[in-house]
Amino acid sequence: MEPADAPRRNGSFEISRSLSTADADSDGIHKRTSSLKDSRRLGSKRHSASFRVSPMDLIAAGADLSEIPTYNLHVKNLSYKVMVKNKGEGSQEKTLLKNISVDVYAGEVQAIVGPSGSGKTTFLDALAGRIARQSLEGEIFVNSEPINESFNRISGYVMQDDALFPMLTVRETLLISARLRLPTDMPLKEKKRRVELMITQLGLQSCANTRVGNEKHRGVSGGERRRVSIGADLIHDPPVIFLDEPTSGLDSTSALSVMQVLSGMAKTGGRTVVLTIHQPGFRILETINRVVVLGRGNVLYEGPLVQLKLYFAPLGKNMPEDVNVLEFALDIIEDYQKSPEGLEPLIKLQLESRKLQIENGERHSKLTEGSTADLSLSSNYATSFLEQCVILSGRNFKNLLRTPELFVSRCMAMTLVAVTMGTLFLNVKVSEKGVRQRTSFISFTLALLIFWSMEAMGAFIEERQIFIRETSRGGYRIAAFVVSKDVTMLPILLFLASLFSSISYWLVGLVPEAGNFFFFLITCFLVLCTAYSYISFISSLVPNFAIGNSVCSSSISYMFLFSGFFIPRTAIPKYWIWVHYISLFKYPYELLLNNEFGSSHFEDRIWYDDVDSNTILSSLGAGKVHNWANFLAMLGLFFGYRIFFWFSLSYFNKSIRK
Ligand SMILES: Nc1ncnc2c1ncn2[C@@H]1O[C@H](COP(=O)(O)OP(=O)(O)OP(=O)(O)O)[C@@H](O)[C@H]1O
Repeated sequence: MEPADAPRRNGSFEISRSLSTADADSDGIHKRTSSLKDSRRLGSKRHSASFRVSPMDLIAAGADLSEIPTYNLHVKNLSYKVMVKNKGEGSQEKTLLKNISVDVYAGEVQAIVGPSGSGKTTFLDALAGRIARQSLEGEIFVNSEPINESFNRISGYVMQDDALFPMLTVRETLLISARLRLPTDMPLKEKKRRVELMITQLGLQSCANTRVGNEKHRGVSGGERRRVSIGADLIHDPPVIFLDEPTSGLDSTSALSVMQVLSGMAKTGGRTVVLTIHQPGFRILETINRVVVLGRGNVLYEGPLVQLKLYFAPLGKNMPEDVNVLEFALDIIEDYQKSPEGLEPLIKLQLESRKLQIENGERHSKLTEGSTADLSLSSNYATSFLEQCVILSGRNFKNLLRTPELFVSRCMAMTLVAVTMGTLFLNVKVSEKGVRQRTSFISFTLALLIFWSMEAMGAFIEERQIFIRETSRGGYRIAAFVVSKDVTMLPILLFLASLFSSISYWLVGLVPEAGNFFFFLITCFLVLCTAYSYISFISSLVPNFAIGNSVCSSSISYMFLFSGFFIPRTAIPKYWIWVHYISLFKYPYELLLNNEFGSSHFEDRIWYDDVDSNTILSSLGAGKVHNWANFLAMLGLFFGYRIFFWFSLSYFNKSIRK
């Protein structure tokens, strides 16, 4: 327990939920910050649930810069090795980062530069906690504390790819991000104000109501999309910001405006900005304070950009006038890389220069000047599970409404299937042929519904990058994502099951009783649910649509083979019987057979010769079906695959490298 008189802890401000709830009005920030100041002065009690007050809040409340928590990063002897498989030679160790020691200061823009393949992204990932800690050698400190998992809460990461929903507008995208990432008790009005501020800061006013778009749907320009990505990831105003090539793919004007925004964030809010960049132009150079120059995983220079000009002079490399200093540095690296001595002279020069700076006490004093980091925030998410479910479900529905053609095509496909099946088995009779037709109708209905569900595969695979981007920095709980998908999909599946059943059931002429019809409908609904659950699980495991398609179609064909339709359960060899029990077909097949031949409508009915309904059910392996047991088994399959889906999302769909 922390002493009651220590409300400001390790340099980050914490305020209690009770305080902030009381502040939840239009003047929220001012009140919250003054409460914060009061609580610091008076020494209020520490509460268990807490969240960070962002630099933006503090600046808006008129706090001076010295009151804003700042975070310096200190990297000491960091190395990262991976095992690489060589054809025929087994595995070999490859060092991607070699003994890197670097300091990153708050209030500055630090650029990581170097030739292609020099390790820029790898180093950025290591700093941002996107490489498993146990895979890294060396240490990373946030001010004086070793980095830990809570660092994700105070840092934001902007990926190189713009993974955004194309059907949402720029303003909607930012607002959803704000609602997910800003504290629950911040008034919606304030969140909207933040969004408008971000739109202005990023120069997105003219396209705020334009859809983001993608290759298929026209939307904002590439440069604007890049800025929306940055806005969505930084809307919660993290004090430490990592960006992987924020200017890639942008024209020079857009690139400059992005860099100016980032430079402004660093200067005015004391934020720490670290980014990778490829050959920036002259004007962009003005927005960069410090650089880390990498070559083959080694640090070749680290320090203020302005000093780079003279840095290589001891090696006889003097920079001519009017030359881009980074291009000059990269040319030198290229020359050394090609020379027989390699990068050794540059590595040596850097080590000596760093040693000198440490001896002069420059680095150490600077690093400890800042406040100490708060890496123990109690909650990993800004919003509650329920709120996340509501926001994500709302977004799913919005996406569905914006793509009505998708829903209409699903309905049309289902109608077509229902009419085809209905007319193929039109008005079945009570006869030997009628028995065959009914069992065929039931099994092919199941096959069509389950194979048809494979269209769900593309949806998750397309969305996966967005999911990874949003969850990598604690945007929401994975369980909230799973639940929100169900909230959106289950009503649609119920509608489709009703559409299919209403058409095909009466055309075929199955038991003409309302109870049996609804039993049929519910079973079809559960079939769609279990198939959707299974297919989403597979789609979370596979790298792409083609592999997913092949895994799903082969596994479902297998399950169909062991459904009991082609080979009755009693005839399936013991060593294969497990496939029968996990088959998506078995339980609904038995249920629908029982609904038809076990119904009171056909009780004691002789179908042909002396064959009655019971004999038919027994011969089909559905003689002792307990409807509730089969329903429970289907629910078990649905929830089981949902849990596997969640598990797979938690462990295999992370952006963390091993
Ligand atoms: N998991 C891995 N296994 C093997 N090699 C890897 C792995 N990840 C990265 N590399 C290699 O490490 C080197 C550095 O990669 P990284 O992506 O960090 O470079 P970069 O400087 O960002 O390149 P670019 O500027 O082209 O994006 C490259 O040679 C890359 O092929």
